[in-house]
Amino acid sequence: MIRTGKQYIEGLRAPREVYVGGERVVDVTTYPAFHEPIQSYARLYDMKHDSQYQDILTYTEEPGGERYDISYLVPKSKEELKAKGRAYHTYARASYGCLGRGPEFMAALIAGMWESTDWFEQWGEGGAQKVADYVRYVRDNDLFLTHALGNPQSDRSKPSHQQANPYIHLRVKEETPEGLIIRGAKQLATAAPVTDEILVFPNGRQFGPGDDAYALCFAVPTTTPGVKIICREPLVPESRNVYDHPLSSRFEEMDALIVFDDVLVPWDRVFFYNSLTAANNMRFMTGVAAFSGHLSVHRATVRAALTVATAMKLCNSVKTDVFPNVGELLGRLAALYKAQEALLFRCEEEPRVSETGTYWVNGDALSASGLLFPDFYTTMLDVIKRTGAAGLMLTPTLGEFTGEVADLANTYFAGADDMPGVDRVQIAKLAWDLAGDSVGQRLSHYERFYIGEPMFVASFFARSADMGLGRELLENILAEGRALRDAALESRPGS
Ligand SMILES: Cc1cc2nc3c(=O)[nH]c(=O)nc-3n(C[C@H](O)[C@H](O)[C@H](O)COP(=O)(O)OP(=O)(O)OC[C@H]3O[C@@H](n4cnc5c(N)ncnc54)[C@H](O)[C@@H]3O)c2cc1C
Repeated sequence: MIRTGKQYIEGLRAPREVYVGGERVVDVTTYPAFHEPIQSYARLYDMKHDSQYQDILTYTEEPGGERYDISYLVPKSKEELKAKGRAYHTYARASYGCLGRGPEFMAALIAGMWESTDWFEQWGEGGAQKVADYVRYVRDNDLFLTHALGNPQSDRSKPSHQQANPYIHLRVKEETPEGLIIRGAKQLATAAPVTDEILVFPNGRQFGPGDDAYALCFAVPTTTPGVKIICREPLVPESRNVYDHPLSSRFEEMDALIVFDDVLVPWDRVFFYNSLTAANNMRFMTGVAAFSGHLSVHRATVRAALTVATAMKLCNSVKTDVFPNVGELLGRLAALYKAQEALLFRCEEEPRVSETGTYWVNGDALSASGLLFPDFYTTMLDVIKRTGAAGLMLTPTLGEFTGEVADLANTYFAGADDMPGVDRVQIAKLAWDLAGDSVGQRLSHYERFYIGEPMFVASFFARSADMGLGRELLENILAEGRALRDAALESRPGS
């Protein structure tokens, strides 16, 4: 089934424990900080019913059968992999690449669990079936998931079981015939207040001896008794409009810490527990990272396209782009965008085919994008700030261009080639929403951290990247030197 935006919003009315600013939110659908993001997510659901997009965003298992979001598909051909890519691109365009965690993100991620159901069987009989049943349930009901993988920062120098409070990191408290009772917290769950389900699994940090009770993977409905969602302070004041804040008015995704206060997780929702090996390997041995990463490369590429074009238009609006130093900066941004685009292309054009016939995006290109894009993006935002200069600050509101001083504002905020002030300021406002506004800053922070701690991801890549050509060349050079050395040794007098 595919839900409509209205059905998604109706589902959110089920009572849940969400806190913002110290107060419990009675109805997330009407709460100001959530209202616009919910509409943005709802539009993504509606797109699946729109004839313009339906065949791109959905698939059926047999001709004329039930439609499902294509993010759930485990691709068995290059065409299917690229079809998923087309859907991710379409979703990303709908939010200008600014929603990192629309419903399709976790749909893509748990398709990676579906691909790897056999892996779960190792940690308990029936594990594979439980995962398959869960993914099918989520897909068939077109649910919106969040995930909470990390432990609260508390004291990073100590393992979970040595924290001052042994229940600050989420752990098993008790086993009962019905399931596990769990207590503690997990972070950071983007979009949590407005989702249907929460999936928890370890983020690949290495748990050590003594941490067994903390090593678990499960899912519960967001409305489960004892689940408390504590949100950060909202970044966007109420009632922004799309002229003054074209992105932040619509696309602020909330982040939250989730406290599990003696929550019962039924056995059919426990995918593994008490297993350090499972916890330390799930991220690397299943499809979760690669399948969700495929979507993220599309999103990053779409936002990069917008960001670089915005930098160019900003400079062109006051003709600073005629200066060679500015031109060089813009040219370098274009090169970064094209590099990102090339990584995306390689992800899909050179996939890896597994023994089970699944088509995985090219792992090297995916990791390279995940590691490089945060720096690409930081550079893009920096160029906007350096070239926009005062123009990014002097941005009156739409009111100035429609009220008493409209003529003055259009005259004195004008750009080059008689561009009216209202048009020039609009460009500067978009640039500021990307590069300076707190929602833009959050997005940049998101790029740096969404794939997990970059240090661990990079050091894993150092071991996994295909360095075949380099190694071959290296061995050749070393062999050349060794041959010279051997010849020299042989020609030594007396040898
Ligand atoms: C905007 C945003 C959205 C996010 N959304 C989600 C989400 O939806 N779901 C989710 O699960 N997560 C989410 N995350 C969390 C993200 O996965 C983490 O931020 C990331 O994994 C880094 O972990 P951390 O923030 O706990 O940093 P920490 O682990 O606390 O690291 C902080 C610093 O300490 C260093 N450090 C920490 N431990 C060690 C160590 N053992 N050895 C050496 N150095 C160390 C790190 O290198 C880093 O510089 C989000 C994060 C952001 C910023």
